[in-house]
Amino acid sequence: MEVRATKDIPIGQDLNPPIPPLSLSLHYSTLLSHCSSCFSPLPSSPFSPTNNPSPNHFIRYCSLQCSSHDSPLHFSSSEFHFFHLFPEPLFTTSPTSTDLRLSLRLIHRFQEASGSFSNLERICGLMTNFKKIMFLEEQQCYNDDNEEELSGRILDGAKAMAIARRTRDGLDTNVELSAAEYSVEAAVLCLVLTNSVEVHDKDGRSLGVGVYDLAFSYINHSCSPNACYKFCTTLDSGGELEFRICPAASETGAAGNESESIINGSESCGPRIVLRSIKAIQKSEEVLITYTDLLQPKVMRQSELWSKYRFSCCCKRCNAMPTTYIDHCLQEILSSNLGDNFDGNLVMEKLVDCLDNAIDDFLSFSNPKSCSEKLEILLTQDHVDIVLTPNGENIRQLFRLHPLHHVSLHAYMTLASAYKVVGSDLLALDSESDKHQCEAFSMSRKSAAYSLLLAGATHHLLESESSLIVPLSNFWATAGETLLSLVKSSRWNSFAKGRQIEEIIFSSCQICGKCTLLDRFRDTCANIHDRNAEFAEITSEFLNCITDITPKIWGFLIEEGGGYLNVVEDPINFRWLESRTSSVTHFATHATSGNAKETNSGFEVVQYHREMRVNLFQLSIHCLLYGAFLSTICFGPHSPLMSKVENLLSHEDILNG
Ligand SMILES: C[S@@+](CC[C@H](N)C(=O)[O-])C[C@H]1O[C@@H](n2cnc3c(N)ncnc32)[C@H](O)[C@@H]1O
Repeated sequence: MEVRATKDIPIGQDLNPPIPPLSLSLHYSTLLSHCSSCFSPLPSSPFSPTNNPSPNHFIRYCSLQCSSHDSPLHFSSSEFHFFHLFPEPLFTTSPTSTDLRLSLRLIHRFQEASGSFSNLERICGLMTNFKKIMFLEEQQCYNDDNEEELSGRILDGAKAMAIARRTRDGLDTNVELSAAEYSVEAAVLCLVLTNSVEVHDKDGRSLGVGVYDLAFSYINHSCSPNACYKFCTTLDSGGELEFRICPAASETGAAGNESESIINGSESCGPRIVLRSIKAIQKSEEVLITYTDLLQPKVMRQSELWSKYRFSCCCKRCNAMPTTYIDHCLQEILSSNLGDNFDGNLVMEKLVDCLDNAIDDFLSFSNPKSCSEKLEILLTQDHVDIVLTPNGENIRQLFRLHPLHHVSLHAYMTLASAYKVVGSDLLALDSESDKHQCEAFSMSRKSAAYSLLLAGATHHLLESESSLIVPLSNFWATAGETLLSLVKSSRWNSFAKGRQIEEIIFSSCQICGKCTLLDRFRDTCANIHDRNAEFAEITSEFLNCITDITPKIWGFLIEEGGGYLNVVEDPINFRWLESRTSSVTHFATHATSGNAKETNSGFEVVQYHREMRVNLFQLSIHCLLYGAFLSTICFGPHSPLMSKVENLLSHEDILNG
């Protein structure tokens, strides 16, 4: 099955009225902070399940209404018994215990809806991939240990679910169950793995997982999708939008009668889902979303899609010949002597391991300093690959990451937050110390430089793949926020060299006077209407402005010397890359420009820093406005990102000017 547009749809439109979940389950980490029925944050005195026979309940509700709505399902689906039998998560990898609980809830709903499970490949219309995932049909060429491990975990999980259901029914749980006795549980678990989505709150934090009704669950994947989705509550679900999409039988997918069935009375509680066009979609065209991170190179996307969903993607991006520019860059290696024996995939695995190891230092061991040191080395140094040729000769190959390689992009993202945390840790230690203030300012510059580089690099790739607009809206807004926090630093006064300098009062008239971004933003705040026909126009205005400003501030941002940033001549315009793509030896650092020389007079130094600060301010506001504009396309005018930008701008008194 698939989903097609019922009419021509321009970019940046909602495609459907909010679709309610068929079932939801909170992750273990959010069970005590969010309501298990509607997923909203819990009040200080939350409600327990009604008719709870045990004082040790694992779930909480935000209201009596949510408790009376959801508690019957909690008990009758045997989720309650599952919690008591398995209070700790069973597996650390897929399927998670959250998937098992969601499956138990769904089995109950399916039973109520149809009463039988005659076709384990499609249950109540939803595809399960049961045979493919469980190795019950001839596999293509991918069989490996990981797949066997996955099917083993699914069987273990299904057995645990069956034991919970027997406990609920008062049956003997000490008997050895045959696999056939928990095949329904296994099939529904496969259905969850095939159809579920992570459900996020408005700050992008994952709360749990959910399976949604057919209009959403029939949507296939593409690595060049034309739609994305957002979550909304019953309260902010908007006007009376009709469905602009409808399910259709795919050419290859033989849909049995059962596929027509829809579970009546979907759960009314919990976040609903709305699809949004991120490209213009023609009537009858298939609506496609992405199931994976689009900033990964083809080989990684394909491997993830196979291991999670059991299909090989043949979308136009994956099938393009020659490879698309974006996929070329995401896996490009710079070298002067790569021979035929260079194993790109093996090298990619090694680089990803280095990246993960550095990120682990930051996230698991709270050591952002070590993380940033490792990543600077990963980006800057030559890597060596020793290759054994067929005639027994060892060849030493030197290579470097391309600045648009996917490992580089992830490194920029991590470095932007690692430097930010190092800076705030220093100030938290002693905010009065001059040394700490100076280092914190330097970290703030690096953080701003990396977030600008991430946004600039992704924007460069957007020209080859326009669906990158979804992560890009966030990258530009974050770059704007990081630059603004640098502009607001009190450290600027230290550049006055003993002179008295007046504090700059930033206002809208300092933004630029060349583009219409601010006027358009004010208009978007005032009128809730679609602004997306202006996409090309606004993008070109934005690029014109920032191409002007960036060369004025880049030297200052990277002035602290050393590190990878000195390699990057311009974070927005990547023309400088053309001269460096073939040889590692050309990949030298360039001298920074625009520094205020020590010999300059105090007056010049103050003047220089004053201008720099104004330029940085202008750039930050442009990035914020453009990020907000992109977010209105992807998520509508009331997205959390839009509110965040509005908030930041109103603090600067920008919106009233
Ligand atoms: C959420 S379902 C999508 C609807 C599904 N096609 C159906 O008939 O119900 C996800 C499953 O659809 C199939 N699928 C999705 N996108 C695909 C694609 N681009 N190529 C091949 N199969 C795809 C895979 O089997 C995947 O596990």
